Amino acid sequence: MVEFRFDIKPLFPQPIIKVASNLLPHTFRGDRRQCLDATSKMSEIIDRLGQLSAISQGLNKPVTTAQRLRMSENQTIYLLADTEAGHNGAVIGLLKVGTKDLYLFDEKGQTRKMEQSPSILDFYVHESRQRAGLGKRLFETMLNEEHWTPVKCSVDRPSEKLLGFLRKHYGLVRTIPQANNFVLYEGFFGDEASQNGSRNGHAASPERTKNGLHITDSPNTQLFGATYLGDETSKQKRFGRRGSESQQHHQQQQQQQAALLQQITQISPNGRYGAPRPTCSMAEIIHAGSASSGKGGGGGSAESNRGNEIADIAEQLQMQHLQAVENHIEYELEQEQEPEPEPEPEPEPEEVITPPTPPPKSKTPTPPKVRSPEAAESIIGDNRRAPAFQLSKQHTGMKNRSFGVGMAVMPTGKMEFNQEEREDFGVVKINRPLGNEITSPVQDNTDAMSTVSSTGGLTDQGYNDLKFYHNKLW
Ligand SMILES: CC(=O)SCCNC(=O)CCNC(=O)[C@H](O)C(C)(C)COP(=O)(O)OP(=O)(O)OC[C@H]1O[C@@H](n2cnc3c(N)ncnc32)[C@H](O)[C@@H]1OP(=O)(O)O
Repeated sequence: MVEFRFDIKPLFPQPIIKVASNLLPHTFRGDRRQCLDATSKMSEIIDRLGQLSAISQGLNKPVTTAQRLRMSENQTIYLLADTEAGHNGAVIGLLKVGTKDLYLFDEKGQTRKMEQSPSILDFYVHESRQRAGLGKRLFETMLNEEHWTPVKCSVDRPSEKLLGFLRKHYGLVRTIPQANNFVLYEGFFGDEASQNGSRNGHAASPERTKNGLHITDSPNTQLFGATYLGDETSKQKRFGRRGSESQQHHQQQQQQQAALLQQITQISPNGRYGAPRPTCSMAEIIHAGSASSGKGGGGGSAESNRGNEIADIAEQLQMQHLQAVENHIEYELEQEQEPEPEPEPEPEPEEVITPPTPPPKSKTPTPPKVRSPEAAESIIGDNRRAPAFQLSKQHTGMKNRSFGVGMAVMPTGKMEFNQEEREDFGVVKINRPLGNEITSPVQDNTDAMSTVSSTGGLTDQGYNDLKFYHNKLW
C-alpha cells in the first residue's frame, strides 16, 4: 500500500476518485487555498503511483506524472484508495485513460484513422493488493464513467498481467495486429466486416485466420506477411469440429500452415514492449540470413536461402554497376583513340612509364582480382603483361578486368606502380619539383589517406614513396 505523510481522506470522500488536468479530485469543493493544497497533494500521489507503476512494468521512466496530466487535454486518472488503511489511509491503484487519434489496421489489414479512440494508457494496483478484484473494480468504474466498452478500447503496450486481466474479465483474446504499440481486440471496429472474425460471432473464415495467423489478400498482408494472432484455442476448436472430415484435407491444411509459418519472421511476444504487430519487411531482409538460428521451427532454412539469394542479387547488381562504369570508360578511351591509325586500345605500358628502378614485374598496372586464377593467367600471362590485343569481357568472362580503368589512372612519367612488395599494395612515386627539397619523410605527406612508405622518404631518383591500398572493387 502506498501511504503518504498527509491524510488522504479529504481527497477521497469515496474509494475511487477521478482526476483530470486540473489535478483536482472530481469531488473537490473548496476555496483557492484548499485548491492549491489539494493540487499539490494530488500531484504527489500521482507521481508516486506513476513511479511504482513504471517500476512494476520495468519501464525506464513513468508513463504517468502529474505534469503530463496537467498538460493533457483528454486524459483522466482514476485512483483507488483504502481510507481505512494505516493512519492516513493509502492509495492502492491507478488507471489512466484517454482518447487518441490513431491510425490502425482493421481486420482486413486496411488502414483506418480512428479519432478520439478510447485508450487504456496506464494501469497499476499495488503488489500487496493484486489479484483481489481491485483492478476489476477500478476498471469497471472507469467504463461506467466514460461509457466505454472493453472491446472498443485500444491498449497501450499491455503487460502480460493486463492481457491476462482482459482475458479473464472480458474474454478479450483475439487481437488485431497493429504496426504501433497499441493492442486492439477483434470487435474494436464494430462494423460488419470486423464482426466476421469476431470470436463472439461465427467461426472465422479460413482465408482470414489460419492457425492463429492473420491472413488476408490485402496489401498489408502481402507486404508484412502473415501475422501471429496468439490464439491457440481457436485452432483447437476449429480442428476439433473438423475431426470427422477427411484425413487428407487435414493434412493439406497442415502443409499450408507449415508454409505460412515460414512467412513469419517476427513474432512479437505479447507484452508492454511486444505488442503484436505486422512483420517488418526490412527486418525480414536484414535478418533473413541469420533468422534460422533463433526462430527454430521449419522456416529457418527457407529464410537462410532467401538471405543467400538476396546476397547474390546484391552482388550481381554491384557487378553490373562496375561493368557499366568500365564500359563507359572503355568507350571514352576508344573515342579518344579513334584518330590514331592503329586502333590499339591500350598503349604499351613501357612507353608511358619511366621507372626509376625497373623491377621485373612492375610495368603493368596491378591486375585486378578475379574469381578464376586460370582465367587471370590466360590473360595476364607469365610476365603479367597485357596481351597485344585486348580481350573483351565476352572473351574472358572476367567481369572485373579493368584495363580501361587502369588507363584512366594510367601512370605517367611521375608515377610508378610497384608490385614487388605486396599483392594488395601499390607504391606511388611522386616526382617532386626540382629544388623543392624536403628534410623529413613525413614533412609534406600530410594526406590522411596516404602513409609514408617503409622505405621512407625520397628514392635516389628524387621520388617520394607513398603506399596506398587498392580499392577492392577494382
Ligand atoms: C496499458 C498498461 O497499463 S499495461 C501495464 C499494466 N500494469 C501492470 O502490468 C502493472 C502490474 N499489474 C497490476 O498492477 C495488476 O495486476 C493489474 C492492474 C494488471 C490487474 O489488477 P488486479 O487487481 O490484480 O486485477 P484483478 O484482481 O481484478 O484481476 C486478476 C486477474 O488479472 C490478471 N493478473 C493479475 N495479476 C497477475 C499476475 N501477477 N500474473 C498474471 N496475471 C495476473 C489475472 O488474469 C488475474 O486473474 P487470476 O488471478 O484468476 O489469474
